[in-house]
Amino acid sequence: MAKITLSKLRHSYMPNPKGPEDYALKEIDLDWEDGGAYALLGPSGCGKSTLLNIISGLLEPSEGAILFDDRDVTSLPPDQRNIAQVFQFPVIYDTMTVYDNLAFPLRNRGFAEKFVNERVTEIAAMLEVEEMLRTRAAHLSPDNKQKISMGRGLVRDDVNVVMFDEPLTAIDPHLKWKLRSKLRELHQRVRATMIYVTHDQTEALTFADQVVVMQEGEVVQIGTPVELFERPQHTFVGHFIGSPGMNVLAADERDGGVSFEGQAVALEGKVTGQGGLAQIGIRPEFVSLSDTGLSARVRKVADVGRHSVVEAMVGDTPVKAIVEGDTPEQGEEVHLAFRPDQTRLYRDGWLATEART
Ligand SMILES: Nc1ncnc2c1ncn2[C@@H]1O[C@H](COP(=O)(O)OP(=O)(O)OP(=O)(O)O)[C@@H](O)[C@H]1O
Repeated sequence: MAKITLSKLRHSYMPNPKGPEDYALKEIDLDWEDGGAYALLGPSGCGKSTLLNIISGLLEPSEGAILFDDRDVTSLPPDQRNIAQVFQFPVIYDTMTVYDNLAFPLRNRGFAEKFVNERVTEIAAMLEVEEMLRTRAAHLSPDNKQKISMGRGLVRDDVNVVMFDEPLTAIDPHLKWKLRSKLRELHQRVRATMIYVTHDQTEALTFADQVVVMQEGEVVQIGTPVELFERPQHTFVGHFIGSPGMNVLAADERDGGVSFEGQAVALEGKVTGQGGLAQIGIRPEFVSLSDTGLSARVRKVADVGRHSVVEAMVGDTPVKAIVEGDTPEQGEEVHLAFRPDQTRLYRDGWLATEART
């Protein structure tokens, strides 16, 4: 397995790109450590497939370099990069047995049958598919086919990286959570460098130690699931991650203070920089109903099981709060309190407050 470095990587599908808007990938610099579990998370069109294709060698970047363990592979074709890939839909041979499907990537590389047998047995045990080994793949259910496809991606221990491209798309929702946790467990056992591409936050946060969040061709934050939740570096991360996402509210900066809809708001700490579009970011988990605070009128209450999401209008702006226990009625006048240590200022999307230490 290898450490992967992306250095000053940029890609445009246009022959003569001019501004940043012509780039499907703006400048990306990052290091993926050997043996790490990473997710690449972002909405459709943010550049995930472009980046994946550059790593696998299907696409040569317009600028920058890709290194595997400090070896420049930018111009190497896919077959010389030694990568295993698992795609959205299972890639298996229907006429072969499950055993032969799992053995295929090893036999193809000329490994001895004794080793092939050891590895297939080991992977089949991890995936809990031992009883299917003699079954023809054509007879498998779609989720079992995808399991075997994953097994094919994991069976070689000599690859630089295993890449998963939205591997749970075609899986029945009831079985998704099972395969999701299985993959996490598999990573812990095989310790390969893995990159998991998805637009689904639950998949990314369950699988990865480190999540790379992308928006419009740019990496907006790299962090652990907890870091992304607790301290979003960009309003996009706050809004995209969480259920519901962070409240992002128009802020008015005046005389060293910040207000929202004409009411003063206390922030976590010192404000940095100046100018630009100022917004307050606070997660619904840190907004509470109280006796004092911002005056608001309840617009909607949704019971989502463990708690309720109360949406209240402060002036013309909706603010969401997660409330445990009793909830107010629609139309009721309430007060909202923002937990100051969780209330941040963003400037042109980027975090502009320092945490109080
Ligand atoms: N072959 C291509 N030619 C021109 N533009 C492309 C090409 N492939 C992708 N793009 C553009 O590059 C941008 C990034 O697309 P990309 O497919 O990498 O995003 P994505 O995050 O993988 O989205 P999805 O999940 O929908 O595949 C988009 O604006 C897309 O329209």
